[in-house]
Amino acid sequence: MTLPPHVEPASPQLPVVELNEITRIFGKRSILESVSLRVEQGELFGLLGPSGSGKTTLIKVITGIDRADRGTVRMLGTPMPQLRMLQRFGYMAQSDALYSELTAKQNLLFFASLYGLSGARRKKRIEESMAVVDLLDHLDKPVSAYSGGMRRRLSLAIALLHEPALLVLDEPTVGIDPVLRQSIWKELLAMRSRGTTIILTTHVMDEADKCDRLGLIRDGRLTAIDTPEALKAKTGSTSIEDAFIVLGGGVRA
Ligand SMILES: Nc1ncnc2c1ncn2[C@@H]1O[C@H](COP(=O)(O)OP(=O)(O)OP(=O)(O)O)[C@@H](O)[C@H]1O
Repeated sequence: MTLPPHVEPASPQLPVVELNEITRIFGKRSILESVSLRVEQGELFGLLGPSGSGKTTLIKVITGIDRADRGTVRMLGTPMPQLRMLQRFGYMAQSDALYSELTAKQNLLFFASLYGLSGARRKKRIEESMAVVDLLDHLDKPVSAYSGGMRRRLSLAIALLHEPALLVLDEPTVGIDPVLRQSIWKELLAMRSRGTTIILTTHVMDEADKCDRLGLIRDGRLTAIDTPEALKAKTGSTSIEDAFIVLGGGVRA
């Protein structure tokens, strides 16, 4: 596969993300328990699980925002957390990390400088990323005047800004209307076909169906990892929702 110049090929033997026996403890509770996972280059990997099952915690450990109590995390072969890896991945958190008093454009310029973007490429990428989320007409508006959905879209544009090798998205389409959700998914799938690796969490079952593989997480454990088709076949289900209930229910019982 020929990759565009911005997508850095991981060496064939190296996964983009490799988690080995990750445990995260808050207080006396194991929020993540012995989680191991490999995500390969160009994969669209979905994390599914009930509220409070540990998805966001896992994503924070992958990106180095949080630290595991036990186990190791590697991103593109580098042990995490590692400050210099900030430029290699894009992260969209569940709660938006935006400067409300600044305009969208000023927010984008701030993140562009963190990512080392400047000049013509910066201008082009700001326009392209804002076009994906349909916010080009709102570049000069202060974020304080944005709706909740617009903030989500701006957060996504920021995650895409530097065309990272890895995108990590925590519920990227919550609060986004169905038409725009479709066009965002079209863009995510296009990025994947250009070699970008994407890890996302979702509660939306038709989004889960679009993933190459899914990890089902329950009470901090990855209870199943497979393609949507294989998960359905294994559980004799016709939908991911049913497969998820069968697998999740089995664990809780
Ligand atoms: N900093 C923290 N201190 C203590 N407990 C925490 C902390 N962060 C998360 N938790 C707990 O860890 C558990 C998992 O939380 P997490 O946010 O990872 O779940 P989630 O699967 O992303 O949920 P949701 O789908 O609702 O976003 C929850 O019980 C939560 O209360």
